[in-house]
Amino acid sequence: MQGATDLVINQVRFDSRKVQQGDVFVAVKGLQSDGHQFISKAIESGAVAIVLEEQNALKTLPEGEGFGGAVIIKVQNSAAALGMMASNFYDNPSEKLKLVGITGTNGKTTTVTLLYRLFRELGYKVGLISTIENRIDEEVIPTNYTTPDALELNKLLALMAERKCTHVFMEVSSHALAQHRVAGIKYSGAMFSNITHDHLDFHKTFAEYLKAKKMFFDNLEENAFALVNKDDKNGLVMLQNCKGKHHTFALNSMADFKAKIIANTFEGLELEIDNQRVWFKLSGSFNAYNLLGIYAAAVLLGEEKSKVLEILSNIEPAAGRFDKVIGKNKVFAIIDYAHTPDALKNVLENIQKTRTGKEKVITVVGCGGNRDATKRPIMAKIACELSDKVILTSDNPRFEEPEAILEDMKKGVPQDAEDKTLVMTDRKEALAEAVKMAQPNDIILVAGKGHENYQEIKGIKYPFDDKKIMSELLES
Ligand SMILES: CC(=O)N[C@H]1[C@@H](OP(=O)(O)OP(=O)(O)OC[C@H]2O[C@@H](n3ccc(=O)[nH]c3=O)[C@H](O)[C@@H]2O)O[C@H](CO)[C@@H](O)[C@@H]1O[C@H](C)C(=O)N[C@@H](C)C(=O)N[C@H](CCC(=O)O)C(=O)O
Ligand SMILES: Nc1ncnc2c1ncn2[C@@H]1O[C@H](COP(=O)(O)OP(=O)(O)OP(=O)(O)O)[C@@H](O)[C@H]1O
Ligand SMILES: N[C@H](CCC[C@H](N)C(=O)O)C(=O)O
Ligand SMILES: [Mg+2]
Repeated sequence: MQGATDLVINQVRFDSRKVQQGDVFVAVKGLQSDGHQFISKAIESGAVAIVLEEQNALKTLPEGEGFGGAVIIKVQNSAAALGMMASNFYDNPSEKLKLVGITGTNGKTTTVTLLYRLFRELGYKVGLISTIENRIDEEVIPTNYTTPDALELNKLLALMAERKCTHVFMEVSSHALAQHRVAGIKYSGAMFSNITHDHLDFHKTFAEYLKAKKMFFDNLEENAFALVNKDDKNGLVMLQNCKGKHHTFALNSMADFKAKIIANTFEGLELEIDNQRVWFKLSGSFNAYNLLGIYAAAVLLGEEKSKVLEILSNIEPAAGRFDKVIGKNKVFAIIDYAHTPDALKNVLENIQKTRTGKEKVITVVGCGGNRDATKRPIMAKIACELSDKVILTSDNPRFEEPEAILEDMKKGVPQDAEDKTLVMTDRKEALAEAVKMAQPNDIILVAGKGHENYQEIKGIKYPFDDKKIMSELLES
């Protein structure tokens, strides 16, 4: 440390380009660059304090002026310090709310969206932080992230508290955990849905990915609930050394909250929960887990069981999750955000289970660029194994060449599936081709982009909406 800490600061910043007179700049190491390189830039722009983890970075600063008079604070981990500073700067908003977070590879958006809708129906003012959008009760705030950065997150929570929200449901991504975006946040409850293959580009190994998810539970306080899916083999791992109150849910093993699938159709699920049989508007056994987790969280938050089930049974799925479009000629399209091997397998198995048997299943799927490349051949293989026809196409190519992504996917196409597989780079053309192929009653699964209303190519988001395009194609 160098200089006095009883200093009035204007804003906390971790991007030198945003620093203004009187701000504190936190130098965070990133993947593309290192915030420590921008300390002199931050001081030039008026930073009065610098938080850093690499003292050596100061050596590159111009001598003589005592770092422009800025106070220097060395910490062990700048990203974690940023999280705690952001919480303090906004007066610890998470402590003023009942904040429940969920982590897991799949099911987070579904869970928080339904919890948000359920608690609004129960009469509360509710906040939502999700991949699709953030909400302060009915006000929609667009987002580019599943979990916002520490400053955005605390700013949003502070607004929610100010507007008298009582409950907030948020997704906690593994990126956010690894980058300490949620350091300093106090939760009333933490949930774990599942962990399967994804994001190995970022975490490198499955063990590291698991460790990131576990951080959420390791940092939980005693009075918070820790609710995990016990049927996932890593569910109980989350609870190891977790100080929170342990609770489990499961379909196939002993657990505190249990459900049984009575029926699973295209339209929805009938479940038996706590001796009550209830129909829900979500289809697929994976959604039985989401619904049970939602029910358990609501009960742990003190809500009445039968009221919760009654309301939950009328709630619609989140946008782009098993979202159905039925065409004039009775062709069914299902728009689904399945962008991992497990999600794609689950959705296709659900289609296989609930179909009558005569119709064809046509799958249109792509994989995102600048994301885990190892999932590409696996997803192509799953699509081929569980569909009658497959069209491999682009998702969000980002900064990669779409053809290179498709080459990776093609490696997973089994030899005996080559004849039924087409490769079409242009996603719109791929969708049109699927519609052209389909006969009445056939099912087209459009996987990967769900609710997204853009296609991201070389840094630009072009308008693109799977559901809108399919609706138009099926009507024409
Ligand atoms: C992989 C990832 O998470 N990257 C995030 C990360 O970027 P980065 O590590 O590359 O940062 P960097 O560009 O190297 O910069 C390092 C530091 O220097 C600072 N800097 C940089 C340049 C400069 O001139 N001055 C300056 O101070 C930056 O502000 C930053 O603090 O930090 C950036 C700033 O916070 C984020 O915008 C960026 O998100 C990128 C855009 C992203 O796409 N993230 C995705 C993968 C993501 O987070 N997804 C998860 C959901 C995933 C899932 O579960 O499905 C999410 O929660 O949304
Ligand atoms: N509990 C579940 N288990 C496995 N697959 C699921 C589950 N819930 C949903 N899915 C599948 O995963 C897809 C994504 O679901 P959802 O958006 O709820 O997950 P998410 O965890 O929020 O994903 P992201 O990490 O991208 O934010 C769905 O479209 C569906 O195909
Ligand atoms: N939150 C996920 C979303 C993936 C969605 C898919 N459409 C893609 O672009 O890969 C991610 O950032 O990896
Ligand atoms: Mg999500």
